[in-house]
Amino acid sequence: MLQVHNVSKYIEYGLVRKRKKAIVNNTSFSIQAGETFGLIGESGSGKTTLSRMAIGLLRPDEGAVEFAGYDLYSASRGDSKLLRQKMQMIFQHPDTACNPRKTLLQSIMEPFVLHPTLRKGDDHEQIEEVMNMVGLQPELLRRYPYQVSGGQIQRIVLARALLMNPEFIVLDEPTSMLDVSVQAQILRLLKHIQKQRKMTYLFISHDLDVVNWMSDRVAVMKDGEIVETGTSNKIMKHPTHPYTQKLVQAFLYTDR
Ligand SMILES: Nc1ncnc2c1ncn2[C@@H]1O[C@H](COP(=O)(O)OP(=O)(O)OP(=O)(O)O)[C@@H](O)[C@H]1O
Repeated sequence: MLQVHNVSKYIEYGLVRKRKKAIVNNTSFSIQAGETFGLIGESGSGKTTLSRMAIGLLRPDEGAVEFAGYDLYSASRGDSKLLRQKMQMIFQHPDTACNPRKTLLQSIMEPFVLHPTLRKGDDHEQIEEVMNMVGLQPELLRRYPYQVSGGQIQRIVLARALLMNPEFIVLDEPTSMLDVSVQAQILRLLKHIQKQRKMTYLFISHDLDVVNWMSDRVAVMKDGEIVETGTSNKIMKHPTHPYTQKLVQAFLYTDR
């Protein structure tokens, strides 16, 4: 479904003498339809940059990305619009996900403004359906973001993404700002919805436990490169790269 071919992204640094550094370096991976592909690595290893390139939000300096047979960065305007609808991204900060000056109903209606073709009959029926799917009462949408919890906002953000009928969602640390019990509920919900809607996920986290539970396959990132890819089981039980071995050791010996 998704093929990322040898992508790199560079930044310039240095105040006087400008130098160039790769924050993602010649990296490739592919994701099959219906699977959850986990991406793990320490803070700053390039996970978000790589995923933004994978979803068409950030043009790579080198390399290419193919989604459902389309080259993301050379697709026509019409195709790009359709692809943007099929690929959604959910971020880690629930508190900035919705405009604080708008009611949650106004926020959730945004996809209909951006993509009028999504309107299929009654807007409210479609909204009610996705709210039921994420386990929230539609009445909650009358409130403003500060009047609901972080877990509820994250469910609303998911409902808003579902309105677009996506085939592929990048989940960038979607539960890292939530407390542990809410985190478990959201992760279970994500799995349930994936089954119902037959979706594909790219799941980013620095929590090995969470990535392992969510993912079919996992890629380990270090310093802008994927150093190892394998099934969750293989990564946990037989890691081959020294960095993955360190990560798994640290995880096994942490009191939880
Ligand atoms: N626009 C930018 N300009 C300069 N540096 C950047 C930019 N975007 C990212 N970086 C740097 O590139 C590196 C990779 O960032 P990225 O956010 O992709 O890492 P990450 O693995 O997702 O980190 P985290 O887990 O903390 O979110 C970091 O050192 C970051 O500071």
